[in-house]
Amino acid sequence: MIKFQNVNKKYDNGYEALKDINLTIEQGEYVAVIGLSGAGKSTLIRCINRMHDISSGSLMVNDVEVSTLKGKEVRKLRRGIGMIFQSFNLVNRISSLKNVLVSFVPDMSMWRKILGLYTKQQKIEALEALDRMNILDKAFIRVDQLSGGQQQRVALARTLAQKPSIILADEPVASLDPITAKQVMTDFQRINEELNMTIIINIHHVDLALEYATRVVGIRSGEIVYDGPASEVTEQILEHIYNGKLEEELSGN
Ligand SMILES: Nc1ncnc2c1ncn2[C@@H]1O[C@H](COP(=O)(O)OP(=O)(O)OP(=O)(O)O)[C@@H](O)[C@H]1O
Repeated sequence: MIKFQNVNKKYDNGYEALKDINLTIEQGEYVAVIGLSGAGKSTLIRCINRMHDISSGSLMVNDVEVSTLKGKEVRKLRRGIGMIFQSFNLVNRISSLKNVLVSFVPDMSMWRKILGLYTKQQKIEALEALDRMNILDKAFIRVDQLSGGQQQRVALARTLAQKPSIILADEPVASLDPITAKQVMTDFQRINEELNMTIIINIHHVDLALEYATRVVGIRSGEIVYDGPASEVTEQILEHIYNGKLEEELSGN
């Protein structure tokens, strides 16, 4: 469970990016965070794995207070939370399989790390993760030879191999064409349903958010202005979240 209680986030320059956030997300939810550019979506999800520190309030992840964690504890928190980025963050000149194997590096001894010695079990788990993402046939292909959608699947496989309970995705489909974007949203849906993994996606495509996520959190100027089922989001609610600028958002301006 993820629980924000009265969370505020002020950046060093004094900008208040999150204001009094109260939000509880249960294990296994598929949540889309929507709102205008600059509303605070990225800041919200990046506080969950401590990529950003909160300024006040309480943020619990699986019964652990995230804001007080130090060094090693932060690394442990991050092991349990997968992160997916718009740019995939893969190592381009190595194979899909090697990219997935990278997820095991933090748990390996120094000499195994240096020699790149993965165990048989790790190789099996990496191949299984690629198989789960329906991309096993690309295991030995360099990722720079894959399409954007295939690369995002490899990124998802790498995250799955880490066996997280939560996946945070920051604009995961922003650089994909509409059909591939839908496929990737379906992949998230499958992972969510099959593995009961919590998925939290920060997304600009309102239509995809409403079609695939079960819950929508609408942010406007750092405040939650809607939190409810995706099926209950009306045009009026969207206009409120987007501060009357929904048309611009949909036309990509
Ligand atoms: N490091 C920083 N220092 C100061 N202000 C920041 C910093 N990072 C973000 N901000 C500001 O905080 C606000 C929220 O940013 P955030 O990236 O969370 O928005 P967002 O809703 O994800 O936007 P986008 O959809 O464009 O990515 C913005 O006004 C942004 O300019």
